[in-house]
Amino acid sequence: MRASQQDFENALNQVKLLKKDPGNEVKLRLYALYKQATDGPCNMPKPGMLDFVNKAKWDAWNALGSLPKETARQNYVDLVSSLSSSSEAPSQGKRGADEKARESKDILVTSEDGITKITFNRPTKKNAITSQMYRDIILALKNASTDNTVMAVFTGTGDYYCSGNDLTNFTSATGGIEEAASNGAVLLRDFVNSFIDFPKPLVAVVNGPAVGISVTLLGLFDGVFASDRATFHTPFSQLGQSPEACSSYTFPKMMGSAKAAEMLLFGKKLTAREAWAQGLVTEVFPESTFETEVWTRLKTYAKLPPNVMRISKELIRKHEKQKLYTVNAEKCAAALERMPREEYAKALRNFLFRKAKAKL
Ligand SMILES: CCCC/C=C/CC(=O)SCCNC(=O)CCNC(=O)[C@H](O)C(C)(C)COP(=O)(O)OP(=O)(O)OC[C@H]1O[C@@H](n2cnc3c(N)ncnc32)[C@H](O)[C@@H]1OP(=O)(O)O
Repeated sequence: MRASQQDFENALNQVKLLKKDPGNEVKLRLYALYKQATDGPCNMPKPGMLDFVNKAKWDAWNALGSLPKETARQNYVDLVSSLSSSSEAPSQGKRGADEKARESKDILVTSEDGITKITFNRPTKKNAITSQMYRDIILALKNASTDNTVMAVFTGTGDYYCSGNDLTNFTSATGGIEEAASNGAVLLRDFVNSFIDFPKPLVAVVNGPAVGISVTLLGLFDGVFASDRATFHTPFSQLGQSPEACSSYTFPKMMGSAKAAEMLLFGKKLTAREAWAQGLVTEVFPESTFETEVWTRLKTYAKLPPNVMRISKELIRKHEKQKLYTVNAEKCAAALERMPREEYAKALRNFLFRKAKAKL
């Protein structure tokens, strides 16, 4: 029996409710079948080589050749039906366990000695931040702002503190680069606002190199303790991006415009001592004693009267909160504008294919 228009519309709704991400290949197949079922054979000009998301979508659609619309509709309905049944298959218990693991795998949150410790825990990828990790951090900060801990501390597992935004975050988007840019901009705005709004002392224990957004965010922290092995790198121009997390405001205020430009425009990587000299880092510790010294210090700070620290932080931040929201919103609008650009795609492509190139 042929799938009716109603079956097709039901499948379109069902796909939005899938519990599990079906993966890029399936998403591309769904996209191609949808286009074939609604528009017929591929009639779009082939996107440029650098526009790899749209190129992948075009390839998938074009590969369907002259498949009739009705067959494409049927195949779409069948595919969604198989996905829905496989995503419903596990028992409630199993699904609950998966969700819990997903929440906590790459961002660890623990509470001890009055401190909420939030750890970037993706060492095989140098702790690069995925979209899910941004969401986990927003939630962790929200919880920590009202629980009974006194401060929140960020650190990283392994040799890196964090290598910044996961550069593959938006390469798998099937809705198009504009949609990915728009979702990314909203996520970025909410993520940075959760740092602007955090009401308790916020400290970074920078155990190793820090890149991109993990550096720019530091301008919103109350304390930055760094190992002498740490470095601070914001290669935005190289990536075809503009600086985020209010750093276009906090960095010049902190280090003066010339030094801020050296980092944010020219992408100069600072050593921990250089970052300390610019006021970005509170104190640098030798790697050999870093963990012991810093955590001893933080546990002492966590014994200070919490309400007084909250009130003092409120006084420090209150007059510039509005400014920070505005700068953050401006940056997110700029990100929306920059992401679909050629320079960004080129930088991304260079990163993604650098290992293949090195082997040539
Ligand atoms: C929605 C919010 C948007 C917010 C925007 C924020 C802007 C930024 O944060 S810009 C900064 C983005 N980060 C980078 O440009 C760093 C990219 N990574 C590197 O340059 C290098 O990987 C490194 C210098 C961090 C480490 O180099 P090293 O040679 O020691 O190790 P690798 O073999 O390169 O890395 C190991 C492993 O980790 C993966 N990886 C590292 N960083 C990232 C990243 N940022 N995004 C995605 N993946 C990353 C790397 O690909 C390797 O993975 P494989 O072993 O699977 O190849």
